[in-house]
Amino acid sequence: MSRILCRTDLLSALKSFCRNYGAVGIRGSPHALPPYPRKVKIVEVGPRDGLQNEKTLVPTNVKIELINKLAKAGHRAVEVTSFVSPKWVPQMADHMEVMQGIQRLSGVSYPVLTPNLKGFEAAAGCEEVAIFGAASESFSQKNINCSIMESLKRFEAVVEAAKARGVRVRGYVSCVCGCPYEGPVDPRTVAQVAHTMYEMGCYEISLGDTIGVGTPGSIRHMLEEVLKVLPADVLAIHCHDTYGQALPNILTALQMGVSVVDASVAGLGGCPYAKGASGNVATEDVVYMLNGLQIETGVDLDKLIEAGNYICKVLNRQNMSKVSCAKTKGG
Ligand SMILES: CC(C)(COP(=O)([O-])OP(=O)([O-])OC[C@H]1O[C@@H](n2cnc3c(N)ncnc32)[C@H](O)[C@@H]1OP(=O)([O-])[O-])[C@@H](O)C(=O)NCCC(=O)NCCSC(=O)C[C@@](C)(O)CC(=O)[O-]
Repeated sequence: MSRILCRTDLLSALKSFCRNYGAVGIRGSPHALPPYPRKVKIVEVGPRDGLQNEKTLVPTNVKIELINKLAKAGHRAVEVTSFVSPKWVPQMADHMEVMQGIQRLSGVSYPVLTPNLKGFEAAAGCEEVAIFGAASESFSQKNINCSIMESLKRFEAVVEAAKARGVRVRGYVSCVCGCPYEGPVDPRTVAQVAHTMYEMGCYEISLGDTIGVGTPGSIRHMLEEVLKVLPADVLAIHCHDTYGQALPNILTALQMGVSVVDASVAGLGGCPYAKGASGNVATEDVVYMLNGLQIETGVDLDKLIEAGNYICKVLNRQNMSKVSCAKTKGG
């Protein structure tokens, strides 16, 4: 015979469920309980990772407007552009004009990608740069035209020059779960490359699931290996949403102590040298999830949605953020 649960039974069962699974308290407890961090820094990569793959050239003034809107939405880090070869990535050829045109808000960093010394010299005046390597030989060759070993030598020169000028360097490792040319990637290689870049002098290492093949299982496995050589507080997670796994993958990383998340407004993006890679996780969806966990980001969701709708309208592109679509339709 079925037992009818009274309201008190139900409430206490729910409370015990939440306690066991580290969920937020039922009646608006002030903070998310462990294992989640209380604050997460979002690195907004929309203007660079988001736009680099757009086929038609986005006008410079649109890029500048987007970056300004994103900074005004409360982001503390907005990746602006890359100083790479315009033959390889024509969309980023206006890097200097973009850097010079943006309104710099205090407390916001505006990193740019610099794959080599030539890029670093061209990025003179930037306070933060990012070098980008990979855990897959084939991807390294296709993306930056050299082996992993050669790329690390080039990065060393960039980091040395950056140190001499007091410029902060962030490091990316691509293909942490899989490579478009080689398939699954050994987490030990990810750990090795990440460790080398950190030892070189990068203050943070962003682990990129470039083609979005990761699952909470493979992300956990990969992070377990990386955490053997680096602490969680120097790591960031960078997820693409090809298989719809980005949010659970980010949640897994947060549970493992990572508190920096890369995301792209409106889910724009993809790497031109990673076939099949869809957009990055949408920043709006990450912020909505973190708000639900009562994790602080400092980002205003409404302003962020406005920025995403702005760029999608200009590009005549579908907004890939589910949250933005739901809210815009009055959800
Ligand atoms: C790395 C290079 C430049 C090597 O390219 P290369 O052809 O091997 O370089 P090179 O040194 O032999 O030089 C060849 C030409 O490029 C020029 N050059 C050389 N360096 C630069 C520079 N910095 N800026 C501008 N021009 C440059 C150089 O001056 C020369 O010009 P030319 O004499 O032929 O006229 C090239 O392969 C390249 O630009 N690749 C672009 C890669 C890229 O931007 N990929 C997308 C970003 S990575 C990504 O999206 C993944 C990430 C970060 O988001 C994380 C994730 O999701 O996993």
